[in-house]
Amino acid sequence: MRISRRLLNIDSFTWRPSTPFFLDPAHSTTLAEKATLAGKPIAIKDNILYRSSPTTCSSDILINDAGRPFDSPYTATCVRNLLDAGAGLVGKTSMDEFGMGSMNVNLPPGSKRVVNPFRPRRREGKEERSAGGSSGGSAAAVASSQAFAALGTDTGGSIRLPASYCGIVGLKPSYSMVSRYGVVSYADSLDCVGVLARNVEDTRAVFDVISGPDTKDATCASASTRARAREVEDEARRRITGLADGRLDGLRIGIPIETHLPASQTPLPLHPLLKHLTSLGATILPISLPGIRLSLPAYYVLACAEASSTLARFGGGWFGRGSAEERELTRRDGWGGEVRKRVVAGTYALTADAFNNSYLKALLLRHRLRGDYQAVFRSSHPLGDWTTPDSRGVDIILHPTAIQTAPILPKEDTPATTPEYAQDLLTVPASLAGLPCLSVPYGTADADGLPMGVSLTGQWGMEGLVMDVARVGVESLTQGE
Ligand SMILES: NC(=O)C[C@H](N)C(=O)O
Repeated sequence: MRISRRLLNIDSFTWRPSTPFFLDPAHSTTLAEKATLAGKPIAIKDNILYRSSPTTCSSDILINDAGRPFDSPYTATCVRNLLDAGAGLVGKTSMDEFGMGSMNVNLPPGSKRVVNPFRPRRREGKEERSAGGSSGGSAAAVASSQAFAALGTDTGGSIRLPASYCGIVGLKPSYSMVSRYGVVSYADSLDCVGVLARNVEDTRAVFDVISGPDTKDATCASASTRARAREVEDEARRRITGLADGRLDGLRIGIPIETHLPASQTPLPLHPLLKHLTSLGATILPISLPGIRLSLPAYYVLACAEASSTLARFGGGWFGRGSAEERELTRRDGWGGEVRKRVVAGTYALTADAFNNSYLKALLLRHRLRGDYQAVFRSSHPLGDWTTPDSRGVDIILHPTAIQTAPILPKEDTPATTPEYAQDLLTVPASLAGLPCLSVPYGTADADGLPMGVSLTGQWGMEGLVMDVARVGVESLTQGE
């Protein structure tokens, strides 16, 4: 079941230094002890700041009248950590404008679109495929070996969807695991910085470097919270014997019935993977997370409402074209159609007329969904007492990352249609619940030979366990170990 790569040469960068940028060891106090990524070329999404490089978030609103992009005034903590660990910065990658999109097509007019490096196998399916969004440039750069790994951001699937479409690994960490200092906000209660890489071990190496407390980000988990999460995770590990020897005895994996599609309706059935996991000693159980059914509309109400607030800072006073008098023009011409649509929808959701029926309801749905997850986990939430952990509960929740393989790139200037939003159907639930979720390739769909990913979700703070299970249980099948 090895995933073969038929790769195109693609351009997925918005900015590249003339040579990869490495931190001068003389200026780094930590390099000597932490140089775990020495010499590794890493790309970052164009909504993450690196001092003196341009940051555009793929938006004309960050380009001034003279055509100059916004100059990053400082370096994000996650990038600083990468440089301190010896990594080299190879450039900034294309994205949907401000992270809004699932196909990396919401770009300023005239921009080059990112193409999925995978070529469909069928003759009639030769149209170019989307790399997914919004971190499509990061995924394409990694899949085409232009970077060892890349940083992306994931609000409702922006790392996992491109990872699934491009046949690589994508990790959305637990909310607040990685500092967002120096990362441009889209929806503050959902945004997470995460990693795209070619395998689980590379993903882990980068995640270990970027995650950690940061006093510059008030939402970033403290050292004591992380220590509590480690304790809960260690307890879970003790129940799963044989992990180090490639076994999963004692592991309980839940398959949500709400995500289950009959084999005839899915491009790549889960069945062979479930058989493999069982052969390694894992127990597979059906579970129910009823809140998944309404999580897509809840996500879009909450994300748009938050975006209407976070994007207010781009109103034209500080950035963008023209003087203060021209703010209206700035908003009209600086933002693309998808961003404008979401700001208007989000502003409406927060008005007195709509608040109770949209924003508040969406919050309630989110709360219920969180409760659904907590009711099925075997380990307790390190941050709260949602429910008493149930010994009959599960350690990992598994389902396909996406409902399809990479879609055909739509023609330029075609507005997003419902199917584009529907691509996030299986990625938004873990975002709303703030849980770690890893997409790993689990094969190619036979008809077109394009990759598909499977998602593993764990209890808050258990990225390590999620990655262990993915390595032992999924990569052992796809990489033929
Ligand atoms: N930012 C994301 O996670 C992508 C999601 N499709 C959105 O447009 O909100």
